[in-house]
Amino acid sequence: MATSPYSEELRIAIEAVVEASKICRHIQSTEDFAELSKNDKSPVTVADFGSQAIVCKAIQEAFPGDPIIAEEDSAALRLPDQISVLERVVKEVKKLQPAASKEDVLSWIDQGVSRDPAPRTWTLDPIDGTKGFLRKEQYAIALALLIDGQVQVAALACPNLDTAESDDVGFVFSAVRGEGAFVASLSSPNDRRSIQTSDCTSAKEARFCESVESGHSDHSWSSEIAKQLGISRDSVRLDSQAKYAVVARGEAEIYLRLPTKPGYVEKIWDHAAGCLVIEEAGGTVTDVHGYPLDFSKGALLSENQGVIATNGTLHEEVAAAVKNGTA
Ligand SMILES: Nc1ncnc2c1ncn2[C@@H]1O[C@H](COP(=O)(O)O)[C@@H](OP(=O)(O)O)[C@H]1O
Ligand SMILES: [Mg+2]
Repeated sequence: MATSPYSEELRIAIEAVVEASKICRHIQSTEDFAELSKNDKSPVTVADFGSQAIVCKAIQEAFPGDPIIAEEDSAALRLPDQISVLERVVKEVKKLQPAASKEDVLSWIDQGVSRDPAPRTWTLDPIDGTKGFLRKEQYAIALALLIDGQVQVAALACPNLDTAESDDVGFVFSAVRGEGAFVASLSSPNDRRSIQTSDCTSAKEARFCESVESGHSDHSWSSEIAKQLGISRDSVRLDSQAKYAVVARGEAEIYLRLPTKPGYVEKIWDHAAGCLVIEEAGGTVTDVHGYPLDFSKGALLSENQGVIATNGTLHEEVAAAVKNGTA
């Protein structure tokens, strides 16, 4: 078998999100999040910064010169009145990187400030679903490599995700384009097994998932669509790209993300990793108009609106229902 051209990228990416999960899990267990509010009023915590520092350091060291489009930057941490938050971030990072100084941590975080499209670029959401993280529910650490605007490598850690199949909690999903999708327990990340989307062909039997936050996806629109498709069971609501993971491993068939307000533009770090994991597991991802997600425009999915992700076989039917459904 030919060796994967991205085996090193995959190895480093999985290792980085697994390491970042350790910080996130520890901070979540303390319940002391040192939460700040960003300009868009969304929350950010010590764990978001710590996770971004750890992942960006790993990528920068392994692939110097690769730009990273990540969600956070260090500006808030550099403010004199936030020194205690910075000290806490440094303390957490030092558990994994004992020699790290304040300046190291700030500069690792700022490795993620690229915003322009580049032929080869990484995208990172250090904590996707920060609101879920604060509720002690689902969140993800999502890392992907884009080559010429196409997602080629994905690593997606879901530290609070469980499964019907075992007592395990916490998984890392991964994929390289053309090579399938895999899952491993966070406790033994090298023990990867292949995953596939479900083979369900009857829309009315489908299980569908959506955001917990009604501000992120229109719940009344999705229930209209479910009705049209003949789905009687309630949606499963969970935060973060864990939704992509659940569809990828065949535990749900549909993930709908239906725009709540016309001006909102989705960010690439909220979708790149999950999108490749589903596609490589046999599923399909488009926006609400049926167009593929276009990751070639920098940080924003500026050509798309919302997301429809399915097991593949149901995609056309679901996309048609979304088109016909009323917003
Ligand atoms: N109006 C909106 N519509 C869609 N997504 C939004 C939104 N406002 C914020 N988001 C994004 O929704 C993400 C969480 O998605 P979900 O609802 O699936 O958990 C947030 O990621 P962060 O938590 O990383 O900030 C944020 O980027
Ligand atoms: Mg996010």
